[in-house]
Amino acid sequence: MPALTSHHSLPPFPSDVETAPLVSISLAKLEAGDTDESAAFFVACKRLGFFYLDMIGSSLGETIVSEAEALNVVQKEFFELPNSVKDIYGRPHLHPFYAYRYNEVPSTDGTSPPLRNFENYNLRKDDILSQCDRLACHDLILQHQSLFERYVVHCRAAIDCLLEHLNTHLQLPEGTLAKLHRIHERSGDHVRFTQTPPQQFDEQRARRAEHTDFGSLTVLFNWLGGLQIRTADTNRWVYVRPIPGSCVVNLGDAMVTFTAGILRSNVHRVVPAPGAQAGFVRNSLVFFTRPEDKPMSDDPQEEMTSDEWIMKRGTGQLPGVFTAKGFEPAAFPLAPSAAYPVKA
Ligand SMILES: O=C(O)CCC(=O)C(=O)O
Ligand SMILES: [Fe+2]
Repeated sequence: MPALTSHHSLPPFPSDVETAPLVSISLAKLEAGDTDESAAFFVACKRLGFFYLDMIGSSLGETIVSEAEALNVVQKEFFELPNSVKDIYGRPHLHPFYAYRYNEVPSTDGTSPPLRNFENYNLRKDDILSQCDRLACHDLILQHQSLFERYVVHCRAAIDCLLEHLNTHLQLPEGTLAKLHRIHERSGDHVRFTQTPPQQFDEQRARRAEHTDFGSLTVLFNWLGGLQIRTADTNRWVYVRPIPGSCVVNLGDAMVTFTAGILRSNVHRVVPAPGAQAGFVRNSLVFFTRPEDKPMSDDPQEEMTSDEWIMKRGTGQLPGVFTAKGFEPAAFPLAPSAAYPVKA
């Protein structure tokens, strides 16, 4: 039987590094309304805010896994394009957030062009589903329109299942969370491609990468290690081991806000992959769900809409992390750069 994922084509995640205690939640069991699984899911959302979502045994889950594999091929092709071509779709001229961006460092020999040591590309759900005036994108993206569409719809179906379980545990009126996340309403949902070439661990860079996700729920596929979370009990950075057939799901700041701190949006970061994996280009594929753009209340005193919050957080204007205590601005100034503009 052919392997469902391509993890086997890369060196294994090392066995001698400390890993994060993520529980595994079965999508198939949640779909079937399994009460024990649902209870374990809710505990994970409160305690760590990160868990594996095991897709195997769910027809929706296995479809998402195979689409993620197909999109991983597309993203590698995208990042292979000449820099001058990728830059056409870059920040800030295409869009301040839904665009390609990179960070670069000087070449080691001092004469070659700078090295792009981090690249990502945010593709908006509303562009993919033709729900807005589409931002310009490369033909490669358009050639895979149907794959993107299916991926968005399927990720959203899995997320809707998770929101439904959360809604029940939080004892909210039926459909409360669903109504804040309707797929056909404008929102900051997006697919993110990411790529980093092999590189040395750098403490400053690792610190700058610390963040919480701004939105509601994030569905993450990665093929190499490098994702780390800082656990509340030990305060140590520990790796999240990629598990073939599972994605990593984490809760974002919006879920903490909606629940006044009952749920957890855990701080995390990406550093070079550990062990033998360090020598390989690292990609990840992220689907971010965010509350709809519309103001959540009619109160003119309400500080920000979801869209405004995302734009500020996503473009470096509000550096910091979000914990149960609320939003904590960054304790150290972030060095501005072309790729991480920090606006006044
Ligand atoms: O690349 C990863 O594994 C995680 C990426 C991430 O945390 C993000 O893009 O917000
Ligand atoms: Fe993240």
